[in-house]
Amino acid sequence: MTRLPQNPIKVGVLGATGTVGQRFILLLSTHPFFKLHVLGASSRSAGLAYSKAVRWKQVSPIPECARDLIVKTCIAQEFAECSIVFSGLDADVAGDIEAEFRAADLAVFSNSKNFRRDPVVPLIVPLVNTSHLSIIPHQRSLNSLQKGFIVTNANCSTTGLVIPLAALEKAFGPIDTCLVTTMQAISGAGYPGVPSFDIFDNVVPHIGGEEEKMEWEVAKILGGIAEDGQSFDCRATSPLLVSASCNRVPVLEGHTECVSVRFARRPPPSVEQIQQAMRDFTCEAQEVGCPSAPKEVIFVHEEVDRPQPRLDRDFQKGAGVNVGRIRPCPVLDVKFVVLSNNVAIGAATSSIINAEYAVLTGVVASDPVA
Ligand SMILES: NC(=O)C1=CN([C@@H]2O[C@H](COP(=O)(O)OP(=O)(O)OC[C@H]3O[C@@H](n4cnc5c(N)ncnc54)[C@H](OP(=O)(O)O)[C@@H]3O)[C@@H](O)[C@H]2O)C=CC1
Ligand SMILES: N[C@@H](CC(=O)OP(=O)(O)O)C(=O)O
Repeated sequence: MTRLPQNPIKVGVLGATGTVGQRFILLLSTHPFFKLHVLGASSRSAGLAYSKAVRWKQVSPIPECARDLIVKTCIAQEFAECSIVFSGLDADVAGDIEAEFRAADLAVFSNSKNFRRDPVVPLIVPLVNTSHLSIIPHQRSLNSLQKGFIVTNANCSTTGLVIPLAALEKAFGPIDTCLVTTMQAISGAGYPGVPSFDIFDNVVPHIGGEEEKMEWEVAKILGGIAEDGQSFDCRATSPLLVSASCNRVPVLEGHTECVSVRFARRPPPSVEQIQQAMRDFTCEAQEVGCPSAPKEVIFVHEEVDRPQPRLDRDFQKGAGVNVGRIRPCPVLDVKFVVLSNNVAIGAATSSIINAEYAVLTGVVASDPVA
């Protein structure tokens, strides 16, 4: 277990008024060592007190530490005192703004898709591949930076998928084929998101760009880093084919995914071995003592009708994933159901654990100034 920083570390949030931004505010308001310092959003919100700018949609009230902060425009100068900047920006603007922040030598942890394919930007699901942070010195050197970088977290559906896949590969070796069908909550589309007329009493069998993202992100996350530490192998020598079908369903929070996989090794593991491997799975974020990491990465349900979004999405504050219905697949080897909280481990919680890990392993220096 690493020693926690003794002094608060000042952090900023870009897109602080949005669905993901509001989750950042809640989580950071009680964080043991991150301290909310600057909030940024669009020119519509800038200049207003946070409580006036935001359309607050959370069950808990706006935390006191954020209520009266004046929202800033998203320019790097406003965030110069922050050691870490979290981004929940609309993807239409995230690319330019995050690039400007990195160029100003700021450490950016982003939820947006813009930099996920960048060859020197790690795409990190904190319960799976925190080791990919080792590429940061190379990213800094390419951009002539001392402290700055961009780290992204994955698409929320990819996040729920790769955690059980990582547990299975750790125990039983490579998976070569994966079929996944998602049932995604409406909060995944931000606010106001999908019109009620479209989603009430309905299922929408299309989420723009989602299937493509799931199909390629898995390989970057579950792949390794080249020996020289300067690129990601994206499973070049051990391909993992993913076929995704994504659907929007009338659920507020929590993405459910039906997954079938085939292992490269024969014979495949039994259902009992798979249950045990999922229960036993641990990750480096737990080992280094990240305060927001879940106690259990994967909770395995035995009831035939679990997991369910309404019942299981808040387990461990949404930081772990729920798996159930593990059973043989007559086409591939095994199939199961995953439920992950799209706005927690699928978004803000992931960014925060990534940043905790970066601090605890020295990638981001702890700020000695309180
Ligand atoms: N919702 C989810 O489950 C997940 C979302 N993501 C990603 O996270 C990001 C945020 O998503 P979400 O919170 O749902 O989106 P929202 O639409 O709810 O929020 C978007 C935020 O971006 C700000 N913004 C919009 N335009 C500008 C601009 N020109 N300059 C500065 N800020 C701007 C908004 O500020 P204002 O209020 O002032 O308009 C708001 O704070 C997206 O990239 C999304 O794809 C990733 C994983 C899961
Ligand atoms: N598209 C996801 C959420 C999201 O914003 O994904 P991404 O971060 O990959 O753009 C959903 O609708 O549930």
